[in-house]
Amino acid sequence: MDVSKVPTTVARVFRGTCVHSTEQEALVILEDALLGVDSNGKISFVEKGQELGKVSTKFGFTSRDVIQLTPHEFLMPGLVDTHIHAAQYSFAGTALDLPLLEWLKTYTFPVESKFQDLDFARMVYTQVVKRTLRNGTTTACYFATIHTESSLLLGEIANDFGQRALVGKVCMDRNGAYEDYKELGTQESVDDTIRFITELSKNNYPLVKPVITPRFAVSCTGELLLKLGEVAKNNDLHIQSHISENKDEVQLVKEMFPDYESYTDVYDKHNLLTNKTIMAHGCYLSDEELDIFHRTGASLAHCPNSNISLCSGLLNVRKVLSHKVKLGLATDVAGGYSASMLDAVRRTRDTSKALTIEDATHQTLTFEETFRLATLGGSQALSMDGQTGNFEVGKDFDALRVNVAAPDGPIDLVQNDGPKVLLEKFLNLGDDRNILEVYVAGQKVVPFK
Ligand SMILES: Nc1nc2[nH]cnc2c(=O)[nH]1
Ligand SMILES: [Zn+2]
Repeated sequence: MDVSKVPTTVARVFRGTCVHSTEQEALVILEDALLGVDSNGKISFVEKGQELGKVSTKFGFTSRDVIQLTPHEFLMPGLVDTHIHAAQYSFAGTALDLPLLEWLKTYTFPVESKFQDLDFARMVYTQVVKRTLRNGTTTACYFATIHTESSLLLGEIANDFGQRALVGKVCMDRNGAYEDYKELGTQESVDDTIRFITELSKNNYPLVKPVITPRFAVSCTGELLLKLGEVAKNNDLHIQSHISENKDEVQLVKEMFPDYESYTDVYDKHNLLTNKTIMAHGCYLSDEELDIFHRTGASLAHCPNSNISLCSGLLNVRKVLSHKVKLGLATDVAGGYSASMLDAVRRTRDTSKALTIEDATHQTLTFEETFRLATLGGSQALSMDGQTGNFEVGKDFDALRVNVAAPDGPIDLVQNDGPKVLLEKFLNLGDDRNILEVYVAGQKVVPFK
């Protein structure tokens, strides 16, 4: 029997304000909506509240089953963090005084080396999964470390807490900056990657998948890049890495790969740019490079906190979007000091405003556009928009139940604000105290069980 044809029952029905984005509209506000979630965690209907009688008959529920949202509450799609280093959560909020290459050598590589210790890894990975979920990250695209066992553990922990996740075992077959943190050789890196994807896939976690993860061109030989491209292709897997984050790094890649047109060309010629590729940063990409992203369907993870904290650069999101390149937002912990995607939303607007200060003709991103980038945009960047990103019927119900007036929360309301103002206040002033519940694929994952 085809399981997809089995009739499903309605598991939850919400009534109240729902906000989300579509391709056409950055912000769609549905007031007094009825949103139904089926027993497979998928959105089965989005209708008007006044149609309750008809809808309840059609879908077989009673008005007693309806969860009524209060006037200061709304449902919004879950936040998508398109680039976060789970291991670096252990030093988030510190070590922000050096530029990228020195920062990696001084702080990051020594910390990542500690993740062969599974007890330490379990502690940090549990913290980061819980912290991000509590802050509304329903989907996270994680870098782990070079260690296969602890990378598998990160997948297990994300699955246990019900987070949708891509998990990458980091590949590095060279590291001139810090010789103690790299894999034994090219073949070892490839073999461990294959073992990682085989073991992770064996668990059949419904929401956790492996992602091929060459750290960046600087820490990989051409041979490794090529082999990883092949592994990704043979297994139809996502790919993630870093690109064009900082000027010294761009120069170093030029010196290490002198026969290539550009940083993007290095990845492209090694078959690492596909429509399941997500590259972090991209601050210094030329128009020609962005055209390659468009042609290949590869996307960018915008990491504004990290770009500012490490003084890397200011990504012009407008320019990226004008090249029709998919783009999502990211925390990039711990180059970015906050694990909350609400911070990424705010830093995205700050960066856009800084660009407007530099050039008055620059069109600042609106809060509605930024909201879309944090939700639907992220799901598109990860090529997951068939399953998540907004409240389209048939997608998985990945959502936040937000109360802007949460008692003891950070927001004071003084008048009867409409839903658009409530969303704007939440995005600019809110925190996890406003996030009453988090759902991933229909399962309530916050509050924790
Ligand atoms: N921000 C950031 N950039 C990188 N480039 C290579 N590795 C890293 C990393 O861990 N963080
Ligand atoms: Zn990163």
